[in-house]
Amino acid sequence: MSDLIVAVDGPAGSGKSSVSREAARRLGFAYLDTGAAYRALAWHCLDEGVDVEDAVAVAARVPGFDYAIGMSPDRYFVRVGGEDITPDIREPRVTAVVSAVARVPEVRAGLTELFRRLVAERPEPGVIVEGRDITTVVAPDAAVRVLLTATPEARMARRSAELGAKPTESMTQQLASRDAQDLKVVDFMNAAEGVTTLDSTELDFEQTVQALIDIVRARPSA
Ligand SMILES: Nc1ncnc2c1ncn2[C@@H]1O[C@H](COP(=O)(O)OP(=O)(O)O)[C@@H](O)[C@H]1O
Ligand SMILES: Nc1ccn([C@@H]2O[C@H](COP(=O)(O)OP(=O)(O)O)[C@@H](O)[C@H]2O)c(=O)n1
Repeated sequence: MSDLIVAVDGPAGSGKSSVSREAARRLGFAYLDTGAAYRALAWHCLDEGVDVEDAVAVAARVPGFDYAIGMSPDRYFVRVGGEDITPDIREPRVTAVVSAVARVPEVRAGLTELFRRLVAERPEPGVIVEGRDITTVVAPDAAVRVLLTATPEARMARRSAELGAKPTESMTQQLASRDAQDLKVVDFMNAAEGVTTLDSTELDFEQTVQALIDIVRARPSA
């Protein structure tokens, strides 16, 4: 079992997945993208014709949810029922409904349990776990807890660069509205007590990865 858990939270586009993955690769750690599970469950609901606004119907999909995720930084995949849906969970139709699925309490409880089990099973010396509620709910006792932030403008610019486009008004609104919906469930904008804030607004990707690694190496018991 991994001894060292690094919990990373933050808003959409702050760099959680990419920075966590690269830092994990350099540290020889595993990493867990928890947002992928919420996205995969949302994809599954759409696939099965479940009304995502019907919390009871969504909750009923949790117990038999057949989910698998790659946690090696060099082998990332997402599967539901054995089917590889790695690119599908990033589709706009999934992004549009994921917050509705993520606010169902049974979903959060079921996935939190799944994340803890996945982390406990890893043989690597450490695991970086990233999402919205890792520092506060999933792993509040983690040895290292970080809130990765950036201004809305920086986050939007990064997201649109990824898509090879300029930020549009509607993209900016969608990102802001998803953050607003997610914030009703968990606060990932303000660092909880004992959580280190890493503001990446003025840092490039490499500097942000290095800053996260420095925080891990500087942990009190290191
Ligand atoms: N400090 C940074 N400077 C510039 N680009 C970054 C930085 N951190 C991340 N990125 C890029 O921004 C995009 C969004 O990052 P991502 O990891 O998907 O964010 P999140 O998981 O928080 O939504 C990616 O293309 C990533 O490579
Ligand atoms: N720990 C987490 C991670 C994600 N989520 C939900 O899952 C969605 C997708 O997360 P993500 O990390 O893939 O989103 P991006 O920030 O990468 O766009 C978020 O908008 C939240 O609704 C959550 O509720 N709790």
